[in-house]
Amino acid sequence: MQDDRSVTVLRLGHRPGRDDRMTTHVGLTARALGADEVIFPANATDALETTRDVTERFGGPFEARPTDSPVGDVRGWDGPVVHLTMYGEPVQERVGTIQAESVGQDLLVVVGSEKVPFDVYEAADWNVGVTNQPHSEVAALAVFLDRYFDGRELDRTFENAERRVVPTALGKEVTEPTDSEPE
Ligand SMILES: C[S@@+](CC[C@H](N)C(=O)[O-])C[C@H]1O[C@@H](n2cnc3c(N)ncnc32)[C@H](O)[C@@H]1O
Repeated sequence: MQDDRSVTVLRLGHRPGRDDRMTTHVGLTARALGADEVIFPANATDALETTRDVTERFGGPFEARPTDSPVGDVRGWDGPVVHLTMYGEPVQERVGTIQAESVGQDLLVVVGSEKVPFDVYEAADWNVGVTNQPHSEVAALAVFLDRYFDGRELDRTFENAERRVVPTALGKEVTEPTDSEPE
């Protein structure tokens, strides 16, 4: 986001067909809620294309890129790593430490799909649960990012958008920003 923190979200594992929608939603949620980048497994081609397309139309900056080695990326990440898992420590107890220890660094937030290899639990600096109940990588990511940014991501503005939604109490209003209009 536009402060001293850089956040990359990594989607670990992708089953084409079955996970298409969920992997896409990981990318869109990362973008909308303040992350700077999402990394998808190389076989998540639909999610990559959709996330880039949404960024093109609704603005950025936001990067989406593929990787051939998601677990290798976690192990080799140059910065702190959070792995979101229902088995982890409560987000409400760990987020303060994560905020403090990631200032000025590139934080990697890892979410899984099917069973996550134990290597990832070991490579992470923090294994964090958003409750210890099973639910969804998209829900876990959204709550984590909102806690991490203390809600500031809700006021984020996007640059170079082809279209912008105007909040309305009823109906749908979309504008095309002009050069003179601040983004
Ligand atoms: C369908 S779950 C897979 C759960 C799987 N049993 C495992 O190995 O963690 C997919 C992903 O959602 C996220 N997730 C689900 N529930 C969570 C929770 N309570 N807290 C944090 N993340 C969660 C995790 O990132 C998990 O890898």
